[in-house]
Amino acid sequence: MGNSTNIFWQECPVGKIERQRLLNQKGCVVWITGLSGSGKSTLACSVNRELYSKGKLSYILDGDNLRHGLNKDLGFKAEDRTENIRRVGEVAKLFADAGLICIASLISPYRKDRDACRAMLPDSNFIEVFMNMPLELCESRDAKGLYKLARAGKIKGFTGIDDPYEPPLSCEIEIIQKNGVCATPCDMAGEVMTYLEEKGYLQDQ
Ligand SMILES: Nc1ncnc2c1ncn2[C@@H]1O[C@H](COP(=O)(O)OS(=O)(=O)O)[C@@H](OP(=O)(O)O)[C@H]1O
Ligand SMILES: Nc1ncnc2c1ncn2[C@@H]1O[C@H](COP(=O)(O)OP(=O)(O)O)[C@@H](O)[C@H]1O
Repeated sequence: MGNSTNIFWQECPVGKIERQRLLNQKGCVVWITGLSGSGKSTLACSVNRELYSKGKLSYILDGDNLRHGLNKDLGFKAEDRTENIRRVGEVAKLFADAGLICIASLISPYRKDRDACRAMLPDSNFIEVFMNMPLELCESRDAKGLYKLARAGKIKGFTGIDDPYEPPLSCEIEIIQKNGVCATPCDMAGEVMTYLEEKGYLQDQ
């Protein structure tokens, strides 16, 4: 329960249906989860670009970026990560209600937090994408040098090293390596685009 009392929901004359018609698309949340270095941001940017080229409006909520502003008061303790995901879930819900395809890209390591975001979205408009990449691959990429610091004990509580990551039990899309090879960003984005097309998110409403 929240702390506000005596509050009332304000209805507006122009709703989600009208906004979706204006944009010729269906608002939803594409939630990309996975280890640091698994390719979340790369996939988010690739899908964003593909959608743009098809005249569809999307917006990326990237964990790293949001921690510079909205979530700059949060760290990486379990309760901070939970609050981080809750806030981003609420923002993503607003973007989806605005009619946009909102792409959230966060480690979001705890299943219950991701499931809570899913529960916020009506009509199963929550598309969970699991970047199922081996820790060894993520660590070998180490684009920001954080795994090296975590292995040296200079960062405590780093996901995958000394903090947990709980993979989804069931998700809409799972990106995996095939024969030990990772798909190109373009091919990964293609998997998401196909899903969005097949489920009618890119059709005129
Ligand atoms: N302790 C620890 N554990 C994991 N990640 C860490 C940590 N400290 C800093 N970073 C950097 O923060 C980025 C993850 O932020 P998120 O908001 O996505 O994390 S979370 O969803 O709240 O777990 C993550 O970015 P990505 O590499 O893009 O995933 C890291 O660059
Ligand atoms: N499909 C891919 N193939 C090759 N390299 C990739 C792929 N996806 C991501 N990368 C590279 O891996 C590194 C981490 O990717 P990034 O998208 O930043 O991951 P995350 O957002 O999960 O931390 C980057 O250097 C990126 O260029």
